[in-house]
Amino acid sequence: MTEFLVRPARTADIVQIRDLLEPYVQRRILLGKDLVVLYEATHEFVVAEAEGRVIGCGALHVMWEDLAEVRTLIVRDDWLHRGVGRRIVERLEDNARELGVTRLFCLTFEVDFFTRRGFAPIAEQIVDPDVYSQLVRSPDEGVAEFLDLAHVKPNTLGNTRMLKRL
Ligand SMILES: CC(=O)SCCNC(=O)CCNC(=O)[C@H](O)C(C)(C)COP(=O)(O)OP(=O)(O)OC[C@H]1O[C@@H](n2cnc3c(N)ncnc32)[C@H](O)[C@@H]1OP(=O)(O)O
Repeated sequence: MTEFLVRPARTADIVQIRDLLEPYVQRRILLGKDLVVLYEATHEFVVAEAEGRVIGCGALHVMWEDLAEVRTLIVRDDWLHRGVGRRIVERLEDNARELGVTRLFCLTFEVDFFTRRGFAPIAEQIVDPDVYSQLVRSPDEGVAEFLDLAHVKPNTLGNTRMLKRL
């Protein structure tokens, strides 16, 4: 089987990440992001690479002192079910621990995958009202989804909110 490696993303990977993302944006599975937003988030991404091509990606977005979100996790179709997604999430978890984050959030349709990675569904808000009132000031649409704000509800329909303690 062809080997793959997981490494921090570089700016030269961003167009390939956009190409992985686009079909899932069309199907309303993942949130669309302009290229400039992806470039600005280069340091948040890790990629899986095989034969010089990006075959998977995932990002870690810090939201608060103890809290970050796993986002934009995608594995190319011909590489599914070969452990690539698991390795990307493990790398993002290592990055989170190094940053001092102790809780990881995700919003996903891939509930079984994230359950096997130790995430569990949550119903309630997991930040106290004081932190909530600060997070609400973020212009980031993913943070708005985390807060379950009314203007992003159409994006989150059918998604499950999940959390893992590191
Ligand atoms: C927070 C967010 O970003 S939500 C968005 C999530 N992404 C999407 O919805 C986009 C579409 N989905 C995908 O891209 C993929 O299905 C992902 C990213 C969810 C999962 O990626 P994959 O690389 O297929 O996952 P991975 O292979 O690591 O694990 C899935 C299962 O495949 C099987 N598997 C793992 N390795 C192998 C292998 N070598 N051979 C055969 N099967 C395997 C196992 O059942 C594994 O579960 P396990 O790790 O508990 O054993």
